[in-house]
Amino acid sequence: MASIQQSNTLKLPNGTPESQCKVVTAPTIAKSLLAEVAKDLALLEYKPKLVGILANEDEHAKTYAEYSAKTCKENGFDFDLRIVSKADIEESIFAANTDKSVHGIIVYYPIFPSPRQDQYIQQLVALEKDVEGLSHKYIFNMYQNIRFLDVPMCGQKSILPCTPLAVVKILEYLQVYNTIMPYGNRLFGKTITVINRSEVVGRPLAALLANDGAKVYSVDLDGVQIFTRGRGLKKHKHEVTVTDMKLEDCLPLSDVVISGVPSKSYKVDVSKLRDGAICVNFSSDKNLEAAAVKEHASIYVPTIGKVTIAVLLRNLLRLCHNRDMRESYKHIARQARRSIDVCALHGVRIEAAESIVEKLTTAGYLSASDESAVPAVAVTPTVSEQTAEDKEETQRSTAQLEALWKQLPELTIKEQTGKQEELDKLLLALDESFKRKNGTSA
Ligand SMILES: NC(=O)C1=CN([C@@H]2O[C@H](COP(=O)(O)OP(=O)(O)OC[C@H]3O[C@@H](n4cnc5c(N)ncnc54)[C@H](O)[C@@H]3O)[C@@H](O)[C@H]2O)C=CC1
Ligand SMILES: Nc1nc(=O)c2c([nH]1)NC[C@@H]1CN(c3ccc(C(=O)N[C@@H](CCC(=O)O)C(=O)O)cc3)C=[N+]21
Repeated sequence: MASIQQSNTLKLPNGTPESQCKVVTAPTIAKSLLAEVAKDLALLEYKPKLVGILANEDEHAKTYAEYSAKTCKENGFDFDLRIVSKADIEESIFAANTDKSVHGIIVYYPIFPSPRQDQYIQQLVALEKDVEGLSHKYIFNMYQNIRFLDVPMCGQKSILPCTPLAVVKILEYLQVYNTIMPYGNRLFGKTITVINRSEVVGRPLAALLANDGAKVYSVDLDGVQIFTRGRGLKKHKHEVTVTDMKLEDCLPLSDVVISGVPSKSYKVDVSKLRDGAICVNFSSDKNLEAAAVKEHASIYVPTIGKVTIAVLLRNLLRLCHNRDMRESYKHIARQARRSIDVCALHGVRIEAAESIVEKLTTAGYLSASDESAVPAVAVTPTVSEQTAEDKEETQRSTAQLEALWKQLPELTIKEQTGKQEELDKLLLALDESFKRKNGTSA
């Protein structure tokens, strides 16, 4: 039987093949992400500031630093580059950690010859300012598929590393993520090969994709591992199994092939690709030959750098959002504690406020030993009874307070903030009425 050569081309009338492959470039995808960033930035009441710390002469790091400076400024963010010596790196991080005007910190790597020493430096950046998500807590959350920092409040999102997240955003843009599926399972049914299993990009990327429901072939020099979400309802995080497969076994099975091999001579054997596959290269070297990949792929993304920087800004906004959430929740926590205490003085319990305090304590906004906001007052009334009028007012206020706390959990954080003045007024009225009842004066 004559072999029919299958390729992703149509013959034009003049006989030259026309590729059906669509090349989607990083700037196009970055643009759509930056438009979202601009929308979110407009909602902020301050200008976020990113501090870059450069303590090396690495050309890639320098380029990346210049590039992040440019993108920040073009998109309405403050950027402050601090060039320091290796000996001063720790001090420089501590200074940025405690500086209230700084919202995010990026330290450019590599700094020291030993990766272990760089990892030590990575853990010095404050969790609240770690824009690349390199802190252990963020890495733990990523691998464990924990998406929030403050369960059960779920107001602060965990931070994901920029390059793996950039690949996820690219696949979302290309609609590989199926938005009809529930969030967290939108890659269900997809098979994806990732060539590179470094701790910086390849392994976190494979885990992220598996946590979203994909079957991932993670390929490195030591072989192929399969990352999946695991079966059964309880398996919320990815599972890894070792196989004796080779890259060429994975390619024909894959809907998406993502390559990041840092070598000029390395090329993916595109003849093994499934027709219509989606191909992404994140290596600074071209792991896929453009002309050849277009013969088979439906979509080809040749670089991702611009998307990575857009994600950096997105992460910075997320840090700002998290900071604002912490402030709001802390305020709500203080008000809830005070409401409970003030009402207790009047012999009334507010269960809705108690349940919020419990949740906020679990989420880490309040420690169980936190002092009550209400100053200790003699609980036994010393003087006379309240007047009937006063009693009535007290009852009205406690009832209003109770109603307000019942409502609060259903409101958005903005709406909750809007209720805070009302809360303060009620609390003040009850304070006053208690003082009158006890004959103490302010
Ligand atoms: N555009 C962007 O946003 C970024 C791009 N990169 C680029 O991605 C590439 C990889 O970066 P890293 O993961 O940090 O490098 P790395 O050197 O830490 O890791 C490379 C990994 O690829 C593996 N590898 C080497 N040859 C292979 C082969 N033939 N088949 C399968 N695996 C092989 C290595 O064993 C290693 O695990 C670099 O070119 C880097 O410049 C990295 C970070 C950001
Ligand atoms: N803490 C830290 N995080 C990093 O992410 C980090 C780092 N340190 N140190 C240095 C490396 C290098 N790196 C690059 C990212 C994008 C391009 C990039 O945008 N490349 C262009 C191609 C180059 C060009 O257009 O000239 C692209 O992919 O479109 C390059 C290099 C991030 N790094």
